[in-house]
Amino acid sequence: MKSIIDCLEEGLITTDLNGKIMHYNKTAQKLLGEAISSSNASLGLLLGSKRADEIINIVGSKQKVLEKEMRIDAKPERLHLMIHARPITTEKGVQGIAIALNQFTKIRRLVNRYSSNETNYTVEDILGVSKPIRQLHEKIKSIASSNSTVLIRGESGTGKELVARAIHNYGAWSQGPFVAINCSAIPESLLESELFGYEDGAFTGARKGGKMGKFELADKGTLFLDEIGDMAQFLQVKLLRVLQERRIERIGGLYPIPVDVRVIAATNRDLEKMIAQGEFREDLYYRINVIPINIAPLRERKEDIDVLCRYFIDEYNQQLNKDVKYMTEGFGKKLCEYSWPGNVRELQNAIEYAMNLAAGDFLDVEQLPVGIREVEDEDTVSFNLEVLERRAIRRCLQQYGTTVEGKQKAAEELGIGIATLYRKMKRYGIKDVEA
Ligand SMILES: Nc1ncnc2c1ncn2[C@@H]1O[C@H](COP(=O)(O)OP(=O)(O)OP(=O)(O)O)[C@@H](O)[C@H]1O
Repeated sequence: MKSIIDCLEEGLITTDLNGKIMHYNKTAQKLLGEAISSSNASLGLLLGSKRADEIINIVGSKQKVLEKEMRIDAKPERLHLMIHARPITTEKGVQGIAIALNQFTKIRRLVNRYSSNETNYTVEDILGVSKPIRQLHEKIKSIASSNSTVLIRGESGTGKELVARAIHNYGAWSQGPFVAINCSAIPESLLESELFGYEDGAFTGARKGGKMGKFELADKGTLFLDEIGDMAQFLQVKLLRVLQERRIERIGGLYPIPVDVRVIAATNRDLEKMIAQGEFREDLYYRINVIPINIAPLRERKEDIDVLCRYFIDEYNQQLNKDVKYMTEGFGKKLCEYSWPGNVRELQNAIEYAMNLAAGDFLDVEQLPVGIREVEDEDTVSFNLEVLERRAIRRCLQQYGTTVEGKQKAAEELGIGIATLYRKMKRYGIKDVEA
């Protein structure tokens, strides 16, 4: 029995009713050091008297099990443990206490392995033959092992998250967790506790026992901060401090917790402009922009379209149980003429759409979404002012996108006011989706 218990990865200790150590397995000894084997070893000596009392008090209380997170300055290393303590009961009554010790690093690894349904994207999963993509591959490989902060810039759908995952999986961090958080998708009050966690009773509604934040969850791994441009100013200040000191403080926490995390941030916003307008902190910008990576929009690397299409066709052949083998020349031409404001994500959606409509073993123009199919043929020369105006507006919107910000830029570029742009869009029947 002893050999079996010694094989466990979990530390086990039993004590008498006063907390004196009776038995322990090898893992417990490894965690808590030699002190555990001395003849007067007790919970008080090993964990501190306050924690020992809390555990001993479980006997006589109605509680069946005490579950508690603990940080202990044990030798040889500082420990972060999850402890489960239970009274040992026989027919003669309560005889002692059994305590199980689990290291958080192991728990985190397990959670990460079984909760993530993402495939382990690698550099090879970033498809493309263009020069910008080839350069991107090289850059990822060369920066993957450092712990310097990376800032990935690129329009929506260019693959920023894909690149972040590839960096994580290529480098020294790949054994650790990859934790992603979208700073624009979470209300700012919640984002703070999501990032840094909180202690028991930190605020009304806080979960009993507290909660670990994403920084702690990403310890020894990568934290991906998506849409960092949307982070509230007070959090920007906190983030800067964490990046400088490499320690976090949980909300309501009394002590800092060291974190060893590689941070990769991403945004499609114009941070330089935001700095000029006082919306993004310059100091944080320099701190995160240590390694900048720019992903070119798809319209600037059209030679990638073919490889991407073939890949997506294969994928949807499997998913939709089809057997599409090729794209017609006209289909390929339309894809090249279009300017892909939604980038690779939009291309993927267009192929999914076409694959759903495909009846034979090829994809043709009719199967493309209207907005892409009806891109004006640039070769058709027209001197009609209305045609030219409509074309200019559509081209401009394709360039800048149809977000409010995009429309503002487009209006500026066209030399008209935003209200006029809306009016003209309506007049020419230009809708946001097809712009
Ligand atoms: N070069 C590429 N090769 C293969 N797939 C790609 C490539 N670029 C993007 N994708 C795919 O396009 C989709 C969008 O990518 P991702 O979510 O990484 O973009 P993003 O830039 O983070 O977008 P957003 O800014 O909107 O969050 C994903 O399904 C991704 O796998």
